Amino acid sequence: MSGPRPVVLSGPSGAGKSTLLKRLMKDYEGVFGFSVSHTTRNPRPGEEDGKDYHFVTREKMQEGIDNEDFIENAEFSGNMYGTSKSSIEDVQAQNLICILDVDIQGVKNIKKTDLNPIYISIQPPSLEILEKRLRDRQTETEESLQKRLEAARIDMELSKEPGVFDLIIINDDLEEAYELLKSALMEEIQKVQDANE
Ligand SMILES: Nc1ncnc2c1ncn2[C@@H]1O[C@H](COP(=O)(O)OP(=O)(O)OP(=O)(O)O)[C@@H](O)[C@H]1O
Ligand SMILES: Nc1nc2c(ncn2[C@@H]2O[C@H](COP(=O)(O)O)[C@@H](O)[C@H]2O)c(=O)[nH]1
Repeated sequence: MSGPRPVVLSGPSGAGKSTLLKRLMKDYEGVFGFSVSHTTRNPRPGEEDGKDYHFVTREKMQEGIDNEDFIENAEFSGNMYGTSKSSIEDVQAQNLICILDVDIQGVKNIKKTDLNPIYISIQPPSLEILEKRLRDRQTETEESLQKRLEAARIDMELSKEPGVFDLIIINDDLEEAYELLKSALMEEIQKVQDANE
């Protein structure tokens, strides 16, 4: 039997991907597994190595890329990010729905692989609201914030191209966005729950 389809969650930094994802994983314990990416950025307060990301140096990351350890990698806001093959395999080996949180470059590159995920984009209601959310989050320097807003403009344009995403959710009201995300994934959630009965 083939396992559940993976899910790619994308969308501008600050749109609310992690917020929605954390809630989903809490509400459906034992159903989802997060594909832990590698990054060269510094950890934020509260982030754990191996749980939120594998925090690595540029040298280490480049070594992994050269060894073909990654299914995709990208430069985002001055740092390297990538999804290792093993991060996906670890989740799929447990028959869980593998969730990947990647930027739009990651989406384009994953489309060239045979992963066959469900592609969902989480979008902010506007660039102005996105900026406010990012500022309020207090995780970025002014320079990094400006880079993320520039990347967001590109993301918001590219995401509109037909066929890139299976679903685009505008995260205005969090409850509504969460309900939409949950319903989009219910068929896969059910598969995992049925297999565990
Ligand atoms: N619907 C919402 N209304 C108001 N604030 C929200 C909403 N959704 C998320 N937020 C807040 O916006 C901020 C950014 O959300 P979050 O960190 O989940 O974004 P993200 O897409 O995961 O960003 P990144 O890609 O940088 O990790 C957080 O402080 C979060 O609490
Ligand atoms: N292409 C990839 N993009 C990734 C990966 N892991 C995270 N991301 C994206 O980077 C930005 C910034 O994330 P942050 O944690 O520094 O705020 C965001 O859009 C993520 O979706 C990855 O492995 N590959």
